[in-house]
Amino acid sequence: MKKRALISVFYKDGVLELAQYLASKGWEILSTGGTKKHLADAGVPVTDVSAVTGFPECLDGRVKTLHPKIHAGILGIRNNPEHAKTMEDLGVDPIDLVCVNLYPFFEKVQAGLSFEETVEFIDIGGPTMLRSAAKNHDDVLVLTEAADYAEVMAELDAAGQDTQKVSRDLKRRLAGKVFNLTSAYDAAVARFMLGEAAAPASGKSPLWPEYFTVPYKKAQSLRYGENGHQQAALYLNADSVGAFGGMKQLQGKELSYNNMRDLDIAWKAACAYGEFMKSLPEAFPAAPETKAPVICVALKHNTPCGAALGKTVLEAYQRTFLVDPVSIFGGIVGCNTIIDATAASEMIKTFLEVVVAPGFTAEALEIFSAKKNLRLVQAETKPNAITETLSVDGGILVQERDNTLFSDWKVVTEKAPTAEQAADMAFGMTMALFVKSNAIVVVKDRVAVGLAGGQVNRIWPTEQSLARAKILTDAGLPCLDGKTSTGGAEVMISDAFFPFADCVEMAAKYGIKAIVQPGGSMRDQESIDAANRLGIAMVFTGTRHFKH
Ligand SMILES: NC(=O)c1ncn([C@@H]2O[C@H](COP(=O)(O)O)[C@@H](O)[C@H]2O)c1NC=O
Repeated sequence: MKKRALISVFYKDGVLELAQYLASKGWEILSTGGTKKHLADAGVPVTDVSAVTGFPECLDGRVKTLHPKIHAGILGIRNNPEHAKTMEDLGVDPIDLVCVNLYPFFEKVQAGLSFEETVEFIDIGGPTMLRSAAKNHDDVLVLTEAADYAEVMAELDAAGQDTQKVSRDLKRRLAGKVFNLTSAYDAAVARFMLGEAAAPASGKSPLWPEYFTVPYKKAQSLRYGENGHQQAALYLNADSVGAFGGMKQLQGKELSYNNMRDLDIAWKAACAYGEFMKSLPEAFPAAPETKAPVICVALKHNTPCGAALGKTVLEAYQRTFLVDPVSIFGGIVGCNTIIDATAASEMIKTFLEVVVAPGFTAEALEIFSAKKNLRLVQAETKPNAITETLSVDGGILVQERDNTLFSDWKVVTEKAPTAEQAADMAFGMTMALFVKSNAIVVVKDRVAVGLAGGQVNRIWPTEQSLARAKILTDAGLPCLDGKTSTGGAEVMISDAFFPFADCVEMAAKYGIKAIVQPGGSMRDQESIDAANRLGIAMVFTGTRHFKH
């Protein structure tokens, strides 16, 4: 009996060559409306699916191939005599190859069409055929993408067009690809229906569905993972564009796994200030710099090693660099503003692995081109994920992103912070979000002059942060008003409450005048009393920011 192939594709690339090949080998080709026209116009003999089903394509294409004559033809097991007899009795001819690519739901759900328009891009008949063929893959070859056409044609040649003789490995691989695709496709549909895919845009909290199915599509293989002996790849959301999906590498060596992790935090940290300043609490003493301030953050091993605000990119970068000229070597710099030539000239003076920013001027690109290996990444999308995930052995933890910086602003001491101190607090708090617990950030004039964390108690990072800040401020800090200040830092931020008064007492020794912390310890009063005794203003925000 003549072999039969059913071809029904949304994207027609490569399909003509496949159809011509099959026709030349004596296959009968069945096809749906648009695909049939595409093939017939090129002179390939094609049978309309409706001629097989005896049923017209109808309901605006919602029903084309959904018919027992099609699905029995695909699903019947050739070596099963009962199946063979049933097929004969029912007048069903076998279908030996199915080639389908689906309506572009991933693309359309991102395009922001209306709900009703998007629903029309949910392919029903295509996945159904693919799943039937994949289930019966011993007898039926199944193709989902043009990249596999050549291999299948070569295998069919080698097998003398007998699909049962095509290697089991290839057949299983192609069948596996089907369920990989249809499960991702259905995950995208489910997220769309449940409103999860739209969550970032809507700002709504995510739902917590029974199954956590997010379609991720392979964006690139990586040379290796965290270390050279670990394989790795980058997968991006297929149904929504997050910060990573909106990044473009403009120059430099290929980004590594570790670069990407740092890049993620550098971009988030650079954008955080602008994001959180919109939600300052009413009790906040004064508006800090909200008019498009430039923020620079330097990062090493996923940990900020410098951060500063400036009026220009050059100023923000220079002040960031100052914080830790040693650690920034081989580090990553994130900036929330387009990088210009003056900043680029400064940045190339040290060895940086990656610079991420919303853009680079032509002159800046020219300057950076002298450093061929330096990776420049243009980030076009602000961080917008509503949830974040972390793998544990055998599962993942899913949580809402830490997006509440100030739930409260309560002065708990006799003294209140000055407007200047409050502005430093706001800046330091956005940076403390990205420092591993226990995080302590010391700030002067919107420069995070002391950044320490990742320690198992709160005393060590307090000591480190204060001591580091002292060295910097003793040397003189270029300030936003253009002057050089030699005074010490006055503001200290803690990501979680102080269990005892010891850190407050230590801060006083270094001249700290204002502390911001969430509060909530059983011994809060000890810290408040110490602050009052030492003339320190203390604010409770009510929100803890552990970063584990
Ligand atoms: N409804 C059906 O029976 C059906 N059968 C196949 N399709 C899809 O129709 C598309 C091809 O249509 P056309 O050949 O008319 O361009 C393919 O993406 C295929 O997955 C269908 N469309 C949607 O479900």
